[in-house]
Formats: sequence, structure tokens, C-alpha cells
Amino acid sequence: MVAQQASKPSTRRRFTIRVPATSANIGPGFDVMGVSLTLFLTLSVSVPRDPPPRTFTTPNPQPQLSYTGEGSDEVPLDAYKNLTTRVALYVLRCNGIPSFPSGLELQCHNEIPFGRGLGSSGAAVIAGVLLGDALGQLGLDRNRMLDFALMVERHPDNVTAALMGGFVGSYLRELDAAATSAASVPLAEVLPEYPANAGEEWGIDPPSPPHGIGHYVRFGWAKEIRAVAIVPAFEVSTAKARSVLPTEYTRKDLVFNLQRLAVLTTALSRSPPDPELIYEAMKDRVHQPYRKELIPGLPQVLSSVTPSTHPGLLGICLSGAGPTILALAVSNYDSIAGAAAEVFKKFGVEVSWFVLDVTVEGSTLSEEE
Ligand SMILES: Nc1ncnc2c1ncn2[C@@H]1O[C@H](COP(=O)(O)OP(=O)(O)O)[C@@H](O)[C@H]1O
Ligand SMILES: N[C@@H](CCOP(=O)(O)O)C(=O)O
Repeated sequence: MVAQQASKPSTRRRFTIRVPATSANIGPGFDVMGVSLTLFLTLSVSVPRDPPPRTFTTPNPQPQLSYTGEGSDEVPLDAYKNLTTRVALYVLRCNGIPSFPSGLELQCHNEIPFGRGLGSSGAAVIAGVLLGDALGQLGLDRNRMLDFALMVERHPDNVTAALMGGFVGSYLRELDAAATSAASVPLAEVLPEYPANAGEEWGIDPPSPPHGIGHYVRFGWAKEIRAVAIVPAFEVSTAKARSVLPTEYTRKDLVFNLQRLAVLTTALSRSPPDPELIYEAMKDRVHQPYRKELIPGLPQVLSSVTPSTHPGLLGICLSGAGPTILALAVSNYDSIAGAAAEVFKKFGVEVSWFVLDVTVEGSTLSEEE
């Protein structure tokens, strides 16, 4: 008889983090609603098992970062400049772990186009929070992870959907004075530009998030509804798309959005979905009208592709801060996208599109045995 040899445990721990894209707002739910979609940011991580996290010793080690897919020509591969790894370091430092472990290797593959309103930065932030939690073996629960994400990405809609998954509505809790000042620390202090030279001091510890900043609820989503993301071939940064918004609104416009928001959350859960109800309930007067100056053809696309011209369509809106258009539909996905593409073409805008589903799961981490 041949003796079975126990396989030697690997000296490296390997795990994979997967974060979905999101479409935030869905028309009237500006900074409130988001839905997770089947495009992913995937991080494959390999790290020596020794030393254990709280005894990382090498000052400022340089993790090895490689990157494929969307954004690979522009994303920084320096872990002290890359959004995901800076967020991971922020989470580690807030938990008493001063640096990355040495020998850390990260391979990122990204399907989420940058600067298009499909939550690429929210996904990068969530990936960073999960990475920090896993490297430090911190055991943070999902709500605490959301606190960390909200210190970086300060509107809850897309990060909540990316972390929790599905169709979610969220709000930020009103914080007491001390927590408000902790949560309003400039981003440069939460995510400092780390010194380039190994061995240099980081400076003061970053501010830990207050507890329970964000709260959410998951709505139902009728399983026959698919999401067509029509993606123009240019970027609009979320910061720019927020800078064009007014700081005050009329009561008429607020009521317009609130009425639609209340109806939409339930209308999207009903089978069969009702296009008459949904098309009107996906209209918005809080952000889309102001963003048209950044997106040639936006009002024309939204008004010319309707359930009566395109059966199967339920509703159409800007995805996140744009410029992507989100069309919710139960059939005729390519002809809906083609019609939007035709309108955009008249304004000199080329597009590509994805037919996507809503993910049930949010972000995941799977360990290799
Ligand atoms: N996977 C990623 N890794 C590192 N940085 C990323 C990643 N995804 C997005 N970013 C950063 O976020 C920026 C886009 O963010 P933003 O303007 O909010 O648009 P979006 O609507 O795609 O979230 C990118 O230009 C890049 O700097
Ligand atoms: N509510 C935010 C959503 C931004 O989403 P993103 O996917 O464009 O980052 C906004 O509309 O500004």
C-alpha cells in the first residue's frame, strides 16, 4: 500500500475579490438608488502567509501590481497612487497596521469602463476596502466596510449597490457634531499622497470613519428586467458632472422626483413590469437636465426612445453621472440600443453597448484552499 502524503500547505495565501459595476440614480433617485450589474472588477491576490498581518515589518514595501482590461493604459501601477490599494492602506492604517505586507502581488482585471457612469471608481473603492480587510484579517462586517467606503466615495448609491448587491436604496445618517467633523475630513487626508521613497514616514494616522454612516434597504427586482448600458466613447468624470448641479431646487422639481421615486421602487419589483408606470417614473428633474451640457444628444435620446416606439422598453435614464444611458427592458435589447446609437450619431457621438443583468450578490471574496 502506498502511503498518502499530506499535501504541504502553500506558503502563499491566494484569494480573489470580485466587485460588480453599478448604475446609480435610475432617474429620480439621485444619490439614493443604485443597482449592481454584471460587469466586474476582479482582483487576484497572492501574499506570503508569514509574517502574520500585525507583524508586517518592512517599511513601505512596494506591492507588485498588474492590470488588464478597461483603464489599463491609464491606471497607476504604483500601489501608493492606485485608488484600490490606497483605500486598502487606509483601512489597514485605521486598524493599527502601518503598511502593506511585503511580497504582496495583485493582478486586476477590469471590465468596467472608466468615467462613464457605471461605477468604476465605486468598484475600485469597494475592492480596496475588501482588500484591506482581508490583508489585515480584520473581520469587518459589511456595514463597517460601507463606513470605510463612504469616507472616500461620499454618495452612498453606487458603493452600497456594489458592496451589498442588487437594487438598493440608501441614506447617510445625520451624524452628531464629532462624527460629522470626522466624516468631513478632506479626501486628501483620508487618502494622502503617500511618500514615494521607501522608509519615509507616513505622517499622522488617517481619521477612522464614524460607525453607521450609511444605511440601506434592498428592493425587489423583477427577474425579466435586463439593463442595456449604452456607453458613449468619451468620459465625463463624476466630479465634473456634480459640479454642474445647482445647490437649490424648487419645491415643484423636488416633488416631481419624490413622486416618481416612491412609485419606481415598487414598480421595478412587479412581474410583469408595467412600461407605462416605469417610463414616467424614471424621469428626473434633479440632475439629468443639468448634465445635458456635458453630454451632446442626452435630452434627444431620452425623449425619442420610448416604450411606444420600442416595445420591450420600460424606461430610460442617465446611468450614474453619465455619459452612459441606462435602458431597462424586457426584450428588443439590441434594437433599443441601436435606436439610441442612431440619435447619438446625429450629435457626433459614437457608442458601444452591453446587455446586462442585475447581480443578486454584491462583492465577493473567495479564498483558494
Ligand atoms: N479599477 C480601478 N483602479 C484604479 N482606479 C480606478 C479604477 N476604476 C476607476 N478608477 C479611477 O476612477 C476614475 C473614474 O471615476 P469617476 O469619475 O467617478 O467615474 P465612474 O463613473 O466610472 O465611477 C478613473 O479615471 C480612475 O482614476
Ligand atoms: N449619484 C451620483 C452617482 C455617480 O455614479 P458614477 O457611476 O457616475 O460614479 C451622481 O449622480 O453624481
